[in-house]
Amino acid sequence: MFGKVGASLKPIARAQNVRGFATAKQPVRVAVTGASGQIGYSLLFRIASGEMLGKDQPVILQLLELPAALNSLKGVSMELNDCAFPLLHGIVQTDDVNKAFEGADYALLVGAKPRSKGMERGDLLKANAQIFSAQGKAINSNANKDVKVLIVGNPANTNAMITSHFAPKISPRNIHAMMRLDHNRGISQLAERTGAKVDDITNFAVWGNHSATQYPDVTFTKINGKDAKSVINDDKWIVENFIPTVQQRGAAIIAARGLSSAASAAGAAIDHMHDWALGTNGSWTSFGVPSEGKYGIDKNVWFGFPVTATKGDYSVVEGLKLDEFAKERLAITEKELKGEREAIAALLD
Ligand SMILES: NC(=O)C1=CN([C@@H]2O[C@H](COP(=O)(O)OP(=O)(O)OC[C@H]3O[C@@H](n4cnc5c(N)ncnc54)[C@H](O)[C@@H]3O)[C@@H](O)[C@H]2O)C=CC1
Ligand SMILES: O=C([O-])CC(=O)C(=O)O
Repeated sequence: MFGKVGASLKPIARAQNVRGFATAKQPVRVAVTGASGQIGYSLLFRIASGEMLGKDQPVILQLLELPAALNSLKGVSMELNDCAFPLLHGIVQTDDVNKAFEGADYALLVGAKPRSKGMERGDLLKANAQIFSAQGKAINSNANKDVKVLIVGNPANTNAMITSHFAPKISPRNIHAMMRLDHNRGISQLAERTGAKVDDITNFAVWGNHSATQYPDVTFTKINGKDAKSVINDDKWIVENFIPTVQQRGAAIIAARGLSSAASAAGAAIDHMHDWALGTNGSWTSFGVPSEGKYGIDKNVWFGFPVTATKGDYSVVEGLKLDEFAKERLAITEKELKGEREAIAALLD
């Protein structure tokens, strides 16, 4: 079934917002899977308001859901229309994976089973792997060849690898796993501990897997221009409190809310796509991207690295001198990713 509200998949000749003002930019197509889930409900309104791609960039939302959730998706789409967002030029609602990715310029792959209490994200591997192989194929056949894809559904790094495997026409550099929630969590913890504002904290990074083995790294971090380690002045707190708090934050949210993080995950997805599309002005952020062997990380795992982004592209920060502690931590999280790759190897044939 292919339902649509106010949108055609044909190119739009002239960008015009719902209030009738012509805008300079043509609309871009943003596909979102799992659109009527928890994260979707926090995400779509922010994309439509221009927070993700800029206040001058019209969008057409192409929303994918399972057949059983199409009615709920209809309700979400009604609400989106009721916001009368000037930048929202149309909504496609569908359970057809090919339609969802048709002509997509951006794709946020959120739809997947979330974990519940007592599970690790890796436990979702087999349950969710099929979804990402099917969606990789559909992206390959239908999306723009320079589509930017963000994998949110867990286990995000290995799902990104699967998606890329099934989308050979798309550069692997255009398929990212979301580490930004971990990055934002780390910055927020540091701000709380030191009394600094989040904007005063720079050069923070989260390495590795979006899992409990990730390495939130303050070695290069500055707080108001000073070395974070000397501002914090408590290495024991960093090792015994800060790192585990960031690593375990997802489980702590599940324990408190009974459901996994949703609004903060949506916020992180907005931040990731925003910075990828519009650039970071030289600041660091953390992207889960295909390893090209930098820092000795095995190629063909999707690994969290410190990056800077310039309009539509990114570079892994190079030349950082890793201490022994960091090397050990990177080896642990790399080993986990290699294990996940091994566990789904049969699917990649
Ligand atoms: N990378 C990250 O930092 C984070 C990732 N997550 C992950 O995001 C995913 C979604 O989480 P929630 O929105 O909370 O879950 P949810 O269960 O509320 O929503 C998931 C939605 O996806 C839909 N869906 C399932 N399979 C689909 C398919 N094949 N195609 C299209 N839609 C499909 C479901 O119908 C549902 O509406 C989970 O895998 C969760 O673990 C959650 C938080 C942070
Ligand atoms: O922990 C989970 O399962 C959801 C998630 O990825 C997070 O909150 O970081």
